[in-house]
Amino acid sequence: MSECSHNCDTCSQKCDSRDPKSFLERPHEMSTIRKVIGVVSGKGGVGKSLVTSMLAVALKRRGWNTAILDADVTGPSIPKVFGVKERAMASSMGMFPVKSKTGIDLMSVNLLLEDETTPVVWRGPVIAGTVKQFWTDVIWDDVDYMFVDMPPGTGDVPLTVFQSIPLDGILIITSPQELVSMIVAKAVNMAKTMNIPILGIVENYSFARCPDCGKEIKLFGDSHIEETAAQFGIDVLAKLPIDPELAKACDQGVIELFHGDYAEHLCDVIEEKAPVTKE
Ligand SMILES: Nc1ncnc2c1ncn2[C@@H]1O[C@H](COP(=O)(O)OP(=O)(O)OP(=O)(O)O)[C@@H](O)[C@H]1O
Repeated sequence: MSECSHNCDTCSQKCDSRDPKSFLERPHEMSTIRKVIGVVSGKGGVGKSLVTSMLAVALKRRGWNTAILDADVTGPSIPKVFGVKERAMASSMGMFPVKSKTGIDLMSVNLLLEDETTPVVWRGPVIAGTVKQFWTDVIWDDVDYMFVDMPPGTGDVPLTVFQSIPLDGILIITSPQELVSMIVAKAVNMAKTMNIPILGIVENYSFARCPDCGKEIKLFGDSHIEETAAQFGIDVLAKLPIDPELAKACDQGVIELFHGDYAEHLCDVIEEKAPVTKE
């Protein structure tokens, strides 16, 4: 249209801006992926990979086939958390995820690099292209729940991931010391723009528990997560403590041996809001 006002509310023309082409990519023709949940955060280091890993482990224990697509290409921590060292294999048909000790399918850039300490110094479009390939070129066999460990923030790469992979819902991970309201607002608006349901918010590092008396200590002061969540009409699904055992399990690559129940309510919500039906 030559006279486009860029305001669809005041225009009745049917054009590309009103009916934008879908950027969604098709998964590999041999893949079966039933539900895809994105795990997002406003910034790095808030525990996004940890929550992603705990969810995959907890739902696997409930009998679901789970997988993790590590879309955090410049800060890939999934292989380390699972203690997986082998390289991903490929054939003329496509790439294959690496299985964790309990059978969780994993794909991450660190499973492709010769040396996991090699930094990924790639431009945004190359990073986004890699994530797309993890979706289109990897053969994900019989996955009930796939978790996408999203790149932090709401920049170019997360936007491409949001657009390319058909997410059934997202979980927003925050920490009490973040500028929570603004960060949640950005994530909520991004999800709304893409029409992706928000399953809820998880606050990590909410408190530490005194090892002697069991008292909860709020290291970062009082949390305002409930007010923020109410403001956007979304639920706070969990408040996770700083747990040295959890940190140790991640550092040692044995997250599958950790037996806390932190992810249980999150699993209930995922099973309810993104139910899997097998043929
Ligand atoms: N609740 C917790 N208790 C103890 N340690 C935690 C907790 N949450 C996260 N950690 C530790 O903090 C570090 C950062 O967590 P994680 O890698 O999950 O963050 P992230 O948001 O995915 O970061 P990035 O986006 O930079 O990859 C990890 O070493 C992890 O083991």
